Amino acid sequence: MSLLAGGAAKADNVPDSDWPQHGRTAAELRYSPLTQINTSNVKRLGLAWYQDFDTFRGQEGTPLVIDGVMYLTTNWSKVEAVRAATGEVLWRYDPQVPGDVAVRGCCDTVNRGAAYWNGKVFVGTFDGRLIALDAKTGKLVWSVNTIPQDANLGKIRSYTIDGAPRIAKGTVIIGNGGAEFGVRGFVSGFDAETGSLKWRFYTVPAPGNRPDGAVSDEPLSKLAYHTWSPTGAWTHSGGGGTVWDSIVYDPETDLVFLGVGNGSPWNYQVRSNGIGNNLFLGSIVAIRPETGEYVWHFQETPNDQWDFTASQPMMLLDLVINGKKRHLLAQAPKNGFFYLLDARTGEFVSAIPYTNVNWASGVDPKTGRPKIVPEAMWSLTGQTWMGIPGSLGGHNWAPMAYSPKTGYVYIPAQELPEPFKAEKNFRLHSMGVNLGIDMAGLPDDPHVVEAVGSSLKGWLEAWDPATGKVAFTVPHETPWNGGVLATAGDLVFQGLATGAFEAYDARTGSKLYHFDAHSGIVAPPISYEVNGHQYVAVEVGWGGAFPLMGGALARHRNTTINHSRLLVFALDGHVTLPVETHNTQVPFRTTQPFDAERVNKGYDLYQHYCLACHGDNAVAGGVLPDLRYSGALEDPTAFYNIVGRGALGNYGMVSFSSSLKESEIEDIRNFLIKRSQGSHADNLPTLDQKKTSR
Ligand SMILES: O=C(O)c1cc(C(=O)O)c2c(n1)C(=O)C(=O)c1cc(C(=O)O)[nH]c1-2
Ligand SMILES: [Ca+2]
Repeated sequence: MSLLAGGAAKADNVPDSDWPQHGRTAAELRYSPLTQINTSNVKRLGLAWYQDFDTFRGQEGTPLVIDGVMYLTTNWSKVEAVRAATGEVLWRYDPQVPGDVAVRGCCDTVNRGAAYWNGKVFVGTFDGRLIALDAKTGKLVWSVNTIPQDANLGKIRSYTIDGAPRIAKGTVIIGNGGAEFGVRGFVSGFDAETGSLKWRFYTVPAPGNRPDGAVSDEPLSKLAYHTWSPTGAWTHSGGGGTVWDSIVYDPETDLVFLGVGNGSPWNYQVRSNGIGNNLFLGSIVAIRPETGEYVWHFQETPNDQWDFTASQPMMLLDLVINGKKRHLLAQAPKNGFFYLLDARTGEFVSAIPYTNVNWASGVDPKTGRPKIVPEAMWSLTGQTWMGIPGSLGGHNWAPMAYSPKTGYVYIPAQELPEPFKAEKNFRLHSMGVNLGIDMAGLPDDPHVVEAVGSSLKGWLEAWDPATGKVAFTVPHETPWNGGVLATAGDLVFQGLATGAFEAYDARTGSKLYHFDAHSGIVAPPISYEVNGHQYVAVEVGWGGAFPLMGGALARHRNTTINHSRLLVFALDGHVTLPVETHNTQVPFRTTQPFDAERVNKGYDLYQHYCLACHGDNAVAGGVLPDLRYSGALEDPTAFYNIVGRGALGNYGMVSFSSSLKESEIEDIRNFLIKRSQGSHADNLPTLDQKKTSR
């Protein structure tokens, strides 16, 4: 047993060999105390075993390892248990998520992992269930629908779950996603043994300040309701505030911290008539694990209109600040500031930019409230605002790690500036994204794509939280890289968007190991030990928000093909991956005629309804099919059967007939034919269709 820095770890008693919780210990430091693999021998690292997954979509899971057994989750919320030393499969569980729910999510049907407690494995499914499986057999113990049918959840209810549940004192805690579409965020606590609901905490008020009969009624009424305009579009859309990823339980303070997301729609003028802080959007909220009772909150981003979620991973750190020992909650949210809060009270300690930030000139040193520059309030000014960070954040969900040996937090940081401009005559749609933002994308001009693509950055940042300074950075070729693992071998591991899996010296950042994993990596590695051997494991599979929406930018300097796999490394491992053939979707170019008059209308409709999955301006980012090469472009009926009648619903491509007229679908086909016949990015590899089950 090791007692880690990070107060909560002291109560954990986690064996050094295991990775039993999402961030290994309750403090979520993502630090392994194992030292067998270290700076002097990491060059001997090699593949011990690997497993091919059955879907070739984004893989974001953190595997758990308990007593030599690994529990992992993959896309479509599938779960399996394998022997961690050999990869022998013990059981598999497919929750049979209906394909047609894929359209409810912004960022692919990913899953970030399971929770383990008392012989059970808990997983949230993309269609909103929370399931408990017997860890030995993989048999279903209980299953609940976490989305209450009768609750006041807005009119759109585009709920999904892709985050990992957390366990606190026998309570399983889970939130949901959907704020890009239209939901009202909430978090629920279920009894781990029975699945019965213990409490529910809504993160934003109900219209008219109506009580829900939930534990959040009082704080919402007293603290939150008056921070919203009573007549904004939130009263229809649900307001947002989803807790779609980070939830941390701190045994030392007996508090659960919720990372609350962005507003729905994004446009603050539309959402709340440009009025109020809109609590608890962009906030960390502390509640009691057994009752859900409110204890404190801290709002990082008031007036949200940038998708600046506080949903990014949090960790607990014990640091000496100004000569005083403090028990702190640390977070590097999308908005670009690294926050330290007193974990017990929520008192603001510091917020220092860990990346370039132009939306705020700093924060009030007493309250931590950002000093938002007037031009950044794009939904009020009516002008375009080039925001840094953009909506993908200076850091997104890919977890950071902390080494108590170096004292650094290792942040998978990035810079993706984004133009924000209000959509004219915005109205809420029942399907597709509801942002209230102009969806015009990049022109099909190679010079523009090159210029913008080159301006996007990704790097690993060693951040000293005690001083608020960058110790060193490791520059990467592109943004949207994987989560981070730190080890007592003084190593930091990270998978990259470009398909590399690397290890760096935790003190200097110098690269000590490189492995060609063939496909982009976004998931975080873990480390564990079985029979005296230390292993490092990581899920491979390019995916998430940027590859789905990013279009040509997501393929800029990154043309890997998605071979989704689990890779497990050990010293002197000598297994090799199959030879990468670069076989890919053939850029089939239709010779069908198109009507130039329909193309512009088709472009606008595409950008609104199709971009979120198939990529800006009909260039796929390497996960879902590139529609320029779709055989269905050959024939209006074939195309309509898919888009209007839902022929591919089981694969996630549902019918859009409730939102798009037949003639509009034909406009989109005309636009795609034009794109098929001439776009500079033709030659980019895309989906390997042969391998995709769904
Ligand atoms: O507002 C939401 O409800 C919500 C949900 C999710 C999600 O569930 O994955 C993401 C986001 N927002 C988001 O803003 C974001 O950048 C994001 C990236 C990813 C991903 O898996 O790559 N999910 C999400
Ligand atoms: Ca969001």
